[in-house]
Amino acid sequence: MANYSVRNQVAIISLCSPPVNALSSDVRRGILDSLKKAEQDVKVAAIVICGEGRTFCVGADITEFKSEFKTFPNLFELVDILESSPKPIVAAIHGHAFGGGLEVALACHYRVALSSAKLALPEVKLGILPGAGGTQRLPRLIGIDSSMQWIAFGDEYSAQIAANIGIIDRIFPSNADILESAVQYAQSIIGKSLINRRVSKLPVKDASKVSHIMEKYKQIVGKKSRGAIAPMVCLEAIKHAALLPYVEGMKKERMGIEALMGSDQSKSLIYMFFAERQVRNWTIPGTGINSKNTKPIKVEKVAVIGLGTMGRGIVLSLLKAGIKHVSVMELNKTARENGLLFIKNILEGYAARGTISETQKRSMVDALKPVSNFEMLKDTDLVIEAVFESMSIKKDIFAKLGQVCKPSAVLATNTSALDVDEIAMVTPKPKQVVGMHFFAPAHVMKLLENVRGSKSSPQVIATAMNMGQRMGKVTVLVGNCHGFVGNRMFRHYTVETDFMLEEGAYPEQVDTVLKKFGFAMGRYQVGDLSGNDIGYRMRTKFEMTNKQQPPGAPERER
Ligand SMILES: CC(C)(COP(=O)(O)OP(=O)(O)OC[C@H]1O[C@@H](n2cnc3c(N)ncnc32)[C@H](O)[C@@H]1OP(=O)(O)O)[C@@H](O)C(=O)NCCC(=O)NCCSC(=O)/C=C/CCCCCCCCCCCCC(=O)O
Repeated sequence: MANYSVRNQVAIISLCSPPVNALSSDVRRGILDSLKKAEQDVKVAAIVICGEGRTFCVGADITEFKSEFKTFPNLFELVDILESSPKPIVAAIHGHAFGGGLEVALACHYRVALSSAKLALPEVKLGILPGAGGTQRLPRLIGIDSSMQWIAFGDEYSAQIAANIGIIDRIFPSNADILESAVQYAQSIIGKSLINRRVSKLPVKDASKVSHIMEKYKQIVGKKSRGAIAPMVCLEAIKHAALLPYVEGMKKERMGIEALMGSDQSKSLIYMFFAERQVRNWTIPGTGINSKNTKPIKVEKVAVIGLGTMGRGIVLSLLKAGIKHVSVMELNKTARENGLLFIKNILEGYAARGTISETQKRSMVDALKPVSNFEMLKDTDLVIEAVFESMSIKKDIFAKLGQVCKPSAVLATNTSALDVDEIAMVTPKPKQVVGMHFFAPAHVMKLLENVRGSKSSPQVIATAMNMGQRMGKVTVLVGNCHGFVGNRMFRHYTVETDFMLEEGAYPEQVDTVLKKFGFAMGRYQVGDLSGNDIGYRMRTKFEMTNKQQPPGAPERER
């Protein structure tokens, strides 16, 4: 599905496959048919490829990976056909040019973009490689070093960064009309030679340094992407761009993608991609209430109670989400000072690395509002309690919140296992109470488990879900039960690792094996970070300590 029109000697091929213009077999066919029309029309002197709707193109249609992605024209066939067109083609990028979308753009002779556009080759995050010439064309445009950085990690970059390194030829302001701007640009290049514009024909500038660069990235990938196969295969494919002619390099790229596609790692990552999107569509079982028919409450002012490990991370997540008023309440002076210092240091680090600008950093620091008593929370829209994991302390806090907060305020507890209903019952409006269970470190971990109490209102649930998305979290709605879902799953994992200790392994040995396998942290490191006392208190509550459980009881069975 691609629409075709002609404007002042310029043919316009616009991808039309909402919501993200993924390159399904129909879209690929549409591009090819339109290209033929443009080539045959003597009145057409240049071609623009653009995307209709919110984005240029996010790449191959992942839902077709099982079958149709092989039908003619395959994506790797299409890019070569585009590049060899005798008429100049301009890719007009707004929104995203990701994966196969960027590979299509690389096959065009010119690339222009709105300054707000984002570019990436994120295939590695799906356990594959950019198999439509990305590993061969990108190095010819930006060199081996930058290509390894882009392809082996799959991160997104702004159009400005892409322009600085030579991917984008012209940037337009974010409020410009991308199509109009691209058509004018296309008119300006009519008649110019295409000799240096076919990227597959260009030499790789830093080819002679390939062994050295390869070694550098092998080390980084070995550390950052432990256990993942695709990043290493990506590096190999890019290496071939330096060592082989384009056609031979493409054969190697093809071998790489054939090896990766359908691998267990790729299947799991693709499953995860869709699962992460599916959880946004929450429902309350048996009620007909769901994410589509429930509106969240407007949240501008948020408060976090407690500045320990969890509270600090939650505050940072809120600041990163752009919340302009984050009250922080920590009655212990040392904990308050340490917590605020930690938050400011992390923000400094983000600014030093360029993750946020100095201006953003300043406005985040300004958004932090230390408060010293509950009265000061009376006009807060959402309060997230993140104190010590003790039912009596939490009840005490929620009773106070229930007295001072406005009736519409959402009151959330970050408990990792306690009964959300029991906490809610101490407030005059239990329907305003919900669980928001973050995972440590909360500013890094993407998972947020929102816990639906038996009384939580649909708007309160929608607000917690919406806030999770604003923070960029994979936000999952779960029911209220001991340990919810995350810790119930984690328990089986910890039981097995604890058996290993009983059998004589040291904690660091267990952690080393887990990290080698690919876990970001070992199980015992996680315990140290979250606090081993939490697990101990839970085991005590369930009478699993001090031999109260006789051998053979389910809790002690292997
Ligand atoms: C950041 C995004 C782009 C946008 O994010 P956001 O705005 O939040 O929107 P989302 O909610 O994420 O998305 C909206 C809906 O769109 C769906 N979606 C998104 N991307 C895709 C996609 N690529 N395909 C299909 N559907 C997509 C998403 O699910 C949402 O749907 P819903 O509303 O939930 O229903 C973000 O979307 C994003 O990051 N997207 C993914 C970008 C990406 O990963 N792109 C790369 C894709 S892979 C690729 O491009 C590969 C190219 C090379 C292919 C080479 C083919 C030749 C190989 C031949 C070898 C033969 C081997 C044979 C082996 C064998 O025989 O088995």
